[in-house]
Amino acid sequence: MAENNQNAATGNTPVKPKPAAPGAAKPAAPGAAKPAAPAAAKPAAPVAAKAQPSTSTGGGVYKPPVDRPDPNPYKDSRLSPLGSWFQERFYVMMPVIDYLKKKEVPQHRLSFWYYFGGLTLFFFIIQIVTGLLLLQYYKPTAAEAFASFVFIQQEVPFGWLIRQVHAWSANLMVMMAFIHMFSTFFMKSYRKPRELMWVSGFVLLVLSLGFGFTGYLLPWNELAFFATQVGTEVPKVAPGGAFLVGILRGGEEVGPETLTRMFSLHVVLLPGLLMLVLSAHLLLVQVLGTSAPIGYKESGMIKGYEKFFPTFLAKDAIGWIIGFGLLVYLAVVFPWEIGVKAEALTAAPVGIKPEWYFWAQFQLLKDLTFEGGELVAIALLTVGAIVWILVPFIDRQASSEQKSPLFTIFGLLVLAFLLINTYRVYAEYGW
Ligand code: HEM
Ligand code: HEM
Repeated sequence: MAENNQNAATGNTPVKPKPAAPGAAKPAAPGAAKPAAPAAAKPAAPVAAKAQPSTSTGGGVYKPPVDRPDPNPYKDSRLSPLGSWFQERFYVMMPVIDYLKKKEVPQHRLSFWYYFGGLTLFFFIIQIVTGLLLLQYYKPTAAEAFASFVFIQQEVPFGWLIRQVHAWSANLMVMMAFIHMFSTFFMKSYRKPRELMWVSGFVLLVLSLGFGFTGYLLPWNELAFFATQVGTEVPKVAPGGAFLVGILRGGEEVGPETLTRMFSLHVVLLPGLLMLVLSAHLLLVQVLGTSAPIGYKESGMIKGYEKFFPTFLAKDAIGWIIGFGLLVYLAVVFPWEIGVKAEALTAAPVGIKPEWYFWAQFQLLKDLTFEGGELVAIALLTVGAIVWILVPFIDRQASSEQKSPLFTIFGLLVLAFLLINTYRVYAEYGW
């Protein structure tokens, strides 16, 4: 090492030749190898000398180039002592930080809708924190789950609050994800080059619904038990569906094995997957920046730009504080019920329905009562989801910055289907 530093200081002097390796020592005088070309010797010498140690040392021993420049180009930037301590070690991150400092967000009359991605993220963070706290007391077995759940609600200091916040934040997270999805849809934010933001976002929504579905069973109360029984029955009519249901249930019926499966999905697989996809989603947000609706730039509807760090983020934080206030208010004023412990042999209570975010699909299944109707409903929902996820690739007009009213109408129809069917379930069953 000292040898290399010394060489670096002296410029192009090659590594000290080892007397024991005459074969290696000889080419150490490459200038001498070309005595007949004095004109070329001057510029050629350093190159030859640089390359020599790394390629021609004997015995296969690698010697790095001797005059490497100091790789930290930020050494002299003016920072606090702590800042420069980190900077010296993580200098490779500096271009990224410089890039992020330049990131800007356009301001226009629809800017409000760009806060919903951040709000969804906020409620997900709340879910991680409260979920980890619940895990300290929750016991994922059919014998103990309900008792541990009651214990959290009644005995653990502030356990009730953590549980209520987890249950409410789950609902708010899904609600925000839906608002975020439809707002990005109507502003055509999915258009080129943001196609993968849309696709990764849709995967995030599906994973969030998966969280809701698996979490619902964890308290192991009667309502959740029978709702899971009904919910996991549905895919059976589709080809290969019975196999999938077997994996989800861990057997023929919903039972103790189902709880184990739902638990591991809820606290291991889904968080891992969601964080992976979320990293890609947020990376794209940073790399591609924030879009503006079609035609806004050209018609001068952009009022100006603001820095993402810290201005937009600070405004995001205001949204988070309001969201947190709402969350605590709901958790305290409208607590979710505990219910009664699930017993497999009791008769299913009347009015079993899934969580509200599955109501639209539930209603469609109920509507198609003819022979094979369930299969038709599943096929319709699957085709609908595939078209929805492929919208950025189908909507060519938006990608060439032209308005695409047909897709706006399509989005309105999807929204109407979700809202009307959700309302119909509400009207029939209540909350
Ligand atoms: C890493 C993140 C998470 C962990 C460690 C976690 C952990 C838990 C645990 C231990 C329970 C059982 C205790 C209880 O029932 O109150 C639970 C319940 C639940 N979780 Fe999560 N969770 C996480 C994220 C999420 C997310 C992202 C959602 C939804 C979007 C969600 C939705 C639910 C629901 C709906 C329940 C049932 C709530 C109830 O009725 O009390 N969880 N979670
Ligand atoms: C867990 C769920 C999700 C999280 C945490 C999340 C987070 C974010 C964040 C923080 C942004 C930047 C700020 C903003 O524009 O709101 C963003 C942008 C975006 N998201 Fe999501 N998102 C989620 C789900 C979705 C879904 C379901 C979709 C659509 C199917 C989607 C599509 C997009 C698009 C297209 C953008 C770019 C917006 C633009 O620049 O115009 N995201 N997301």
